[in-house]
Amino acid sequence: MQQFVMKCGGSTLAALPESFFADLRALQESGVKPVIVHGGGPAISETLTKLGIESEFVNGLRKTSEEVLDVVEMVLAGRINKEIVRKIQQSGAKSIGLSGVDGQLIIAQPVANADEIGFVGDVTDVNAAIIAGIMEMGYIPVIAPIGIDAQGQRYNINADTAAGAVASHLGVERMIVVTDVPGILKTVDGEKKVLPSVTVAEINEMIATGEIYGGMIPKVRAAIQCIQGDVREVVIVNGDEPNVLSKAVLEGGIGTRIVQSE
Ligand SMILES: Nc1ncnc2c1ncn2[C@@H]1O[C@H](COP(=O)(O)OP(=O)(O)O)[C@@H](O)[C@H]1O
Ligand SMILES: CC(=O)N[C@@H](CCC(=O)OP(=O)(O)O)C(=O)O
Repeated sequence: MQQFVMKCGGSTLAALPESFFADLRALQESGVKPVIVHGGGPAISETLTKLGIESEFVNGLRKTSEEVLDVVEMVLAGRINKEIVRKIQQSGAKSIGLSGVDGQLIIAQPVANADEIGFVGDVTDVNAAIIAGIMEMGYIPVIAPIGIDAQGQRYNINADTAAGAVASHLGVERMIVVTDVPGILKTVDGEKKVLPSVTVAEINEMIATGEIYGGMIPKVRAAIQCIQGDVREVVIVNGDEPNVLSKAVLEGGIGTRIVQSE
């Protein structure tokens, strides 16, 4: 049984075509078991602006006060999570949406610089049995990246980080990161090209030179962490490309692959 974790970024969610969900359904029907972890950064920012609440990013992570946390949970676990569940159901597949708070699915602890950025969490544990149970019933789990600790405190978790942790804890073969670029881009002879695969050393060099920046940094960091465990490969792809999921899962040759040893 092949399982994969798919991370859908907020950059691309609204634009994902119906065919993307049809492809997901076809994959599930063929016996593959998908788990979805989603983001929604742009929608959170939009709602915060509407409400007149200021927020800023520190090294790619949103500074999260109690007030911001309410909005993060409302947008991610409410609006975005249910939007994805509805789209999957419209495609004819079955889906259950939940956040990391439900059933204590994602256990988190404050990040090291919590003094500076507030209620932002790192994942310490994932209740894999809940995800397995949902999949056994034939449903595709859709997870919003909110974590909880033993005291009941909620945390805002970067969606790439949460997806990587879920992939690691489930021990899936593959994590697919769906975003708004066709992979990791590198300028070669003045032309931007998608790298078919990258090593950890190349990634570190590209971060150092600034060729990998912003929202790509948490993706590659999560990828590096995953592939140090049981996850065989992480593939970064664009959600716009036709049949991108089945290509990434069954065929290969699409996007950028980050693999265990190369
Ligand atoms: N080397 C790179 N190749 C491709 N994209 C990159 C690279 N470095 C930084 N990026 C940026 O990362 C973005 C994807 O991250 P982000 O906007 O956070 O997406 P998401 O919402 O899907 O998580 C791209 O749109 C691009 O601007
Ligand atoms: C701590 C932190 O930064 N959390 C993110 C969670 C959403 C996210 O990561 O969404 P994307 O995948 O669309 O970027 C945030 O508040 O925006």
